[in-house]
Amino acid sequence: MSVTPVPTADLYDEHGEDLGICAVQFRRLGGRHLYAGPVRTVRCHEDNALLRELLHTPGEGAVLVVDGGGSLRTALVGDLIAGAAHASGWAGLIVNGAVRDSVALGALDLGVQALGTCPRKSGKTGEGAVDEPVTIGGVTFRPGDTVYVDDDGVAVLPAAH
Ligand SMILES: O=C([O-])CC(=O)C(=O)O
Repeated sequence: MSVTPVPTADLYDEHGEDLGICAVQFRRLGGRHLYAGPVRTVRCHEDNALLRELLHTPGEGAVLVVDGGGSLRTALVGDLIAGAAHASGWAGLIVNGAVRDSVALGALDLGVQALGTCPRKSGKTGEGAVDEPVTIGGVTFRPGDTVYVDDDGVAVLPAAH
């Protein structure tokens, strides 16, 4: 399902408090300033095997919300994984954690929001969970919701809306 991106401020003016606003001040590290898509999720801690596998499957315009527990100790995404996400048709990645290869990420036509950067790579054991609800910055992201991202923030429109 492809979703037309809308600026988050316009979306708030339309939906008001039906719109979830993520309180985290993410950094924009990808080349896309405005993107939107259905929510998919991964929860993992300093380990990126699950999200690497998922981002090699067709994204169909989805946005992957990665709950890395806020760790800045390892990078969950680098240029190879981000390149695979772009090639597989994902609209973007929201990472509650760190990424690396930030210059390359900035040159990709892919949304990437993250807390920050770290040169250290992540573990590869595959621990974690896919497509379970994750709560970040006071907002719960559920598969089937729609997420809108721009330089003002990250906003979620619940599926039930
Ligand atoms: O392989 C990793 O752990 C992450 C990375 O550097 C990449 O995606 O290029």
